[in-house]
Amino acid sequence: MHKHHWPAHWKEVFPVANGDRQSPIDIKTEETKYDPSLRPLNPNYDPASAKIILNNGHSTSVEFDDTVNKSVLTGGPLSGTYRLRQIHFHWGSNDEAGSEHAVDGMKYAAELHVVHWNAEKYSSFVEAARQSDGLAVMAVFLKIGECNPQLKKITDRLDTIRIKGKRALFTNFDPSCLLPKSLDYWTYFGSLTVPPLLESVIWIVLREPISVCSEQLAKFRSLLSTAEDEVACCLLRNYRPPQPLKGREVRRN
Ligand SMILES: CCc1cc2c(cc1OS(N)(=O)=O)CC[C@@H]1[C@@H]2CC[C@]2(C)[C@@H](O)CC[C@@H]12
Ligand SMILES: [Zn+2]
Repeated sequence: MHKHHWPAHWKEVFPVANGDRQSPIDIKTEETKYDPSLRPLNPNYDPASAKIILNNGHSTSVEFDDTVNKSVLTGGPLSGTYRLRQIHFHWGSNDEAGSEHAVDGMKYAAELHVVHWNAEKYSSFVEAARQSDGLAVMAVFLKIGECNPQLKKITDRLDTIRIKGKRALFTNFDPSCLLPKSLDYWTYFGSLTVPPLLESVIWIVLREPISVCSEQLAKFRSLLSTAEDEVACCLLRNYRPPQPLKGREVRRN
């Protein structure tokens, strides 16, 4: 990881890193507030929306066709329809840490982000990313345990996109298969956890984790953060540490 990539240095380059709605956070479950107005989450995805899997040097993502309202998230804390754009993962150099959000100080081995944008109010993902209610990211914790057969569909393809910038066709995939049985959640207003750290994300953190085994996580760590012409460097960790809550409320359904 180059020096300027380290989270500690981001504050110099991106002043918003010191903002009052930064992510991730450590969720102190005793301080979360039950909100009866929160509705059930209603993810509705069409597997035909899946397009490609890619390595962008910071993570691996599956990108979806977001030109129409085919795969959307409604309900929960959201007003309106948020369109699925991509999913990606965060992990650490060992199984003890890797998630971005923490629960009562405890970190999981990894974290899945399911990214949606407010297509009702804004005309593009990039525009929505600059608006306070532009993005909605569902975070799912990955807990070390049984190998996850659904995740296998992704980890089996990682060896074809090892190098930064590589992409491959990835179709007929419904990300609902990566969601836990219960869609109970915590929600709070936050930001991107990667530069430019824009404060445009309504976070929806699922309370129940899904399982992942060490062998599957090892495949994420074997991805390279470097391109073809660079000295190979493994993408061993890509999580930002928890940020100050600054008086924000974390609600639960
Ligand atoms: C929410 C998922 C998401 C979106 C984006 C990033 C990172 C993201 O994951 S995360 N972990 O939720 O923060 C980093 C690059 C950002 C992008 C949002 C759109 C941009 C800001 C572009 O306009 C230029 C750089 C892009
Ligand atoms: Zn993320």
